[in-house]
Amino acid sequence: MPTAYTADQIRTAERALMARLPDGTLMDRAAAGLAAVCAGLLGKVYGTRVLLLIGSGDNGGDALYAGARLAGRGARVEAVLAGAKTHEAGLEAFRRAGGTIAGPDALDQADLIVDGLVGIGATGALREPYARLAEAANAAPGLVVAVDVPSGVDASTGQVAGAAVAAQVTVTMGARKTGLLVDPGASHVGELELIDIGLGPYLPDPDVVSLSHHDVYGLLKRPMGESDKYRRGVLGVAAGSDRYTGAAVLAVGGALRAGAGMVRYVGPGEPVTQVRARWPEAVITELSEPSIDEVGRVQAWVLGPGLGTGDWAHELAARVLASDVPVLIDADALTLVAGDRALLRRTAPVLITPHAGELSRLLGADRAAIEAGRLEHARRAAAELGVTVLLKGSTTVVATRDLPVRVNGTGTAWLATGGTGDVLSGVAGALLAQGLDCFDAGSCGAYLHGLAGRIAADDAPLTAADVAEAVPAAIRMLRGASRSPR
Ligand SMILES: NC(=O)C1=CN([C@@H]2O[C@H](COP(=O)(O)OP(=O)(O)OC[C@H]3O[C@@H](n4cnc5c(N)ncnc54)[C@H](OP(=O)(O)O)[C@@H]3O)[C@@H](O)[C@H]2O)[C@@H](O)CC1
Ligand SMILES: [K+]
Repeated sequence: MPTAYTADQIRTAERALMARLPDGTLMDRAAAGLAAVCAGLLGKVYGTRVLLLIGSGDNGGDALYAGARLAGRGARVEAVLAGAKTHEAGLEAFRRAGGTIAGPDALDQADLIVDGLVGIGATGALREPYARLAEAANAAPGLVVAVDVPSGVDASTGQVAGAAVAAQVTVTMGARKTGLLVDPGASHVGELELIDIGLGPYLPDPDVVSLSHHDVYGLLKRPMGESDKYRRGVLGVAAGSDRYTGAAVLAVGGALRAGAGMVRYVGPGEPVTQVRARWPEAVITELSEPSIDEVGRVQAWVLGPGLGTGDWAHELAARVLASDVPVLIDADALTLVAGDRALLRRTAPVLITPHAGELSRLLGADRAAIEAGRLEHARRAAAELGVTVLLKGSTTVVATRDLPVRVNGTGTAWLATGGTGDVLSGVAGALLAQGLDCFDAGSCGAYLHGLAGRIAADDAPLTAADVAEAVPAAIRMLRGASRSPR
């Protein structure tokens, strides 16, 4: 399971490791790894032009030592010194190897630009001249390789407070940093290369984790010989209204494609007609009153997509939440809960699946602040509301109390289209009904949904129905990867 750490956690581990090694060993390992990645990108090193952007700390030191190695292999390596001071021993090694000092104009001639401005020691928005250099690097024609962290990205949170390097490749030392996995930071990373400098035994429990194909495949339930539709998990879906019918169709579709043994759909006349026409597999209860008394037993509920926010919807939400099974709360039901927190007073587990706007109503926080600090707000919501939180967005994060947050990187920007959230609620709901806990159902649901989005999009537009359709292919993809040697 890929893990990531805050800057403080990394520094503490580095100190413990450094105390057992001769001075300079770690930086030497870091620089060797960095130079090897750069050489691989350049192909033939001899005769290429490499430009280093050097800040005042050890991040610049890594870049200078790596630059020295590349110069030793025949590259023409220049450095722009941006700080009031420069890593002295690194600069000396760089000069000895034939490296020279240049001005920012040299950026345009470089085949490869190495961003050694700041790493885990940075605080706040990049100051000048760093900010200007970061933007010039992004605009330059050469490949940009970030050392440890793209400068301008907060290593611990992924926040980007001003200008930031947008790298094609980030070479990170010792362990992944949280900010490399969470947007907006994650979208500045490009390909992520991890260099082993021997930090492993000194690392604490991770700050965040991201699941792999293998992890998700291992968490999903597979039907056994004695399985029947009831044992495979019955999901209730309370969604849709006479005004919004599509959400019900999509949520039921997501649930069926994710392997619910049975889906019991409940709703008023219009969505019932649509769901019946699209999904004859669903068992339907048409509601004239907001009640679930006639619905029969389910192992979990999905509550909210397209439900509306009036009194009828409120009463139905109250009935569903009064049940003793796990409930996934999405969309309109999140608005209902934001207006009436008492609805959340229940003993069975709750998984909420808000986007930033919905979470802002639940927390009374600013939407932009949530988008800039996704981890912090997902954690806060999990703690304050006592629920598992799946915060949707360009990186989906899943938070529950006392465990490292799970970060999902499988999504694609093509998923930002109407109705995909309804499909996600069905997929995660089906996993809840199959017996996964809220944390596993949310994180595996997000993973499958993202992968299905990639399969459905294949670099072109998709519809929400395409995503539901592609969920079985996503599950088969996990199986394939799990069988091949890791
Ligand atoms: N320790 C080790 O053995 C190993 C360390 N390793 C490497 O070291 C890196 C950490 O090095 P670090 O701690 O020296 O900090 P680093 O990120 O280079 O810069 C800090 C300096 O930048 C400045 N600055 C701060 N904020 C700023 C801003 N907003 N805008 C502009 N400037 C800003 C501030 O300087 P000041 O302005 O105060 O003079 C501060 O002193 C790490 O990421 C990894 O690459 C690896 O080789 C593995 C072995
Ligand atoms: K950097």
